[in-house]
Amino acid sequence: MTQISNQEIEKTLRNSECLISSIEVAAAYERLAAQLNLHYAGLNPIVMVVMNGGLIPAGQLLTHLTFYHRMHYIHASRYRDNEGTNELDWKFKPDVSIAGEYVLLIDDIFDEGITLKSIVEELSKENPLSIESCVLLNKEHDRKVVDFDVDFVGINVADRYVYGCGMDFHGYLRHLPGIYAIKEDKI
Ligand SMILES: O=P(O)(O)OC[C@H]1O[C@H](OP(=O)(O)OP(=O)(O)O)[C@H](O)[C@@H]1O
Ligand SMILES: Nc1nc2[nH]cnc2c(=O)[nH]1
Repeated sequence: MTQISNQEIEKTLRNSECLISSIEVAAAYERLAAQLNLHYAGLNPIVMVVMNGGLIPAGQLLTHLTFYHRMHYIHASRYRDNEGTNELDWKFKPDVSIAGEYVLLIDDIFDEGITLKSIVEELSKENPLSIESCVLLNKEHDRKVVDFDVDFVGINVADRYVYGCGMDFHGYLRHLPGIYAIKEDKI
């Protein structure tokens, strides 16, 4: 992960526009938590955070959950080469048994859906009772994977490269409490 100078990051921030405010994001976490609380009441699931991006949405959502759950994480990233590879780079697979368990994955964004689809396919081999997924953002476009959809979505976002709320800009800016993108005239 290459370091970028503070000046460069500040320039990025000056060239950024806010697409979704921190207030809208906070409202989305509350709506999502209300849906999850209804859906998982009494089911005692395992909540799996998809690192890195899922860290902040999970941290925000978990404090609103009213059902009892255990928390764990997986770390998988998409290979992003120029050859259009759709494989996942598994950095950490869960070391707990999920057989016979309800599993809820939490991630930041459902973009093309390759990450969540691959994770669900892989974890399904272990025969969980159910495996569902929840994201803060769904990116609106027609390049989604087929035969798979995310179960719980906070907010739809435009088809742009976004950062904040767990999502990075060259490894930085995951901590921003709203959702940002580079202004169209600065790209
Ligand atoms: O729906 P997709 O098109 O598969 O993209 C979504 C995935 O991309 C990002 O992860 P990334 O691999 O960049 O790693 P990160 O979580 O460490 O940022 C994000 O956190 C999602 O997991
Ligand atoms: N930071 C970031 N990561 C992504 N992964 C897939 N789509 C995106 C995006 O728009 N922003």
